[in-house]
Amino acid sequence: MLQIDDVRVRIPVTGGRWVEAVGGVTLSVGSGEIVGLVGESGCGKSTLGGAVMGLLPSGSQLSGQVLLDGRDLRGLTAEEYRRVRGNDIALVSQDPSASLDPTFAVGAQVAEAIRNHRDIGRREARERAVELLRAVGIPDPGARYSDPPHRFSGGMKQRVVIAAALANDPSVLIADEPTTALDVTIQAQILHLLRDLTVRTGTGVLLITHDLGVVAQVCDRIAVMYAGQVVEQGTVRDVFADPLHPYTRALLDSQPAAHHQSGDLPVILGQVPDLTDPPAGCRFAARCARVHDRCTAAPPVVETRGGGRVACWLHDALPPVAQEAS
Ligand SMILES: Nc1ncnc2c1ncn2[C@@H]1O[C@H](COP(=O)(O)OP(=O)(O)OP(=O)(O)O)[C@@H](O)[C@H]1O
Repeated sequence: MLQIDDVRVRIPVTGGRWVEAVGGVTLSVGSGEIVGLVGESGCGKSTLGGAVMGLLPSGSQLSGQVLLDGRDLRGLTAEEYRRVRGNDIALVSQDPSASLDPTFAVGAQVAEAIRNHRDIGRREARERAVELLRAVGIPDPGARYSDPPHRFSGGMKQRVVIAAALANDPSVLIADEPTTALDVTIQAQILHLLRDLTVRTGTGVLLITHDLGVVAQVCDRIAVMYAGQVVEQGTVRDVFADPLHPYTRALLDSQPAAHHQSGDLPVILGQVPDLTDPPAGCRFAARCARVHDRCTAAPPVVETRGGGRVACWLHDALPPVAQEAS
């Protein structure tokens, strides 16, 4: 459904330099599947989401392929992309208030999302919007249809945003930290709603998060990003049970839940490298507890159990999957 193939994104910065925010990522999201994209701040998660949505900073360079239902999105004009967005792919971001127009009734905003892409009358759009608001758990949606966003709590606003995003049955939803701004009990409700809706509609979700607990709760597969590259991907069950990349292991070890008894929370020492001048070889080498001589060369990408992949010299005896960097 969504196939990201060796995607690289370079963003211009001052002094004629470039940030290589995404450095050759290969990843797919299937129908009804939720893929968690995790990694520390600055690893390129949101930029990858922007590459799929056609929303990169101006002047950015994109290479590789972004295929949606077999169609390459890279060559689309701005107008063609506008039609794809909200119809074939949709975005739910962190702050629902920023996604909603504060002056418009919430129901009208969902109805507008439908009418932007479908030639249907106002009444039919209203009926469908009410149905969608009900499906995302807005109580008494007919009566709440005309309320402006400020009459809704943060969690309820995010439900409205999800209703608008799913209005046209998109193939893929990019959910960028969709629950980060919400309090913990509401977070779980929104995640379960996403899980429910995607199973029912077949929409695939790329769920961007820095919270491995969120991934454990709702994702089918996980892709771990470090310094612009996916270093490991596989089913949530396989990767959590036996993380193969030292960075994945360090991320899992640094989660509070792994240490709630001892109260001793290790951190990953050091920082994500400067992506205006990414290091040659393995990008994690400078912080890796298991670094050795070979890590000065780019690690091979090898196949792991259950169709997963890992890019690390520790596993070079496994069969190679491709030449690309992720
Ligand atoms: N508009 C921009 N101009 C310059 N550099 C940018 C821009 N957007 C992103 N970058 C750089 O690209 C790299 C990846 O950033 P990105 O926001 O995609 O990471 P992220 O993993 O989503 O981080 P976070 O979890 O903090 O959102 C970082 O080095 C960032 O500084």
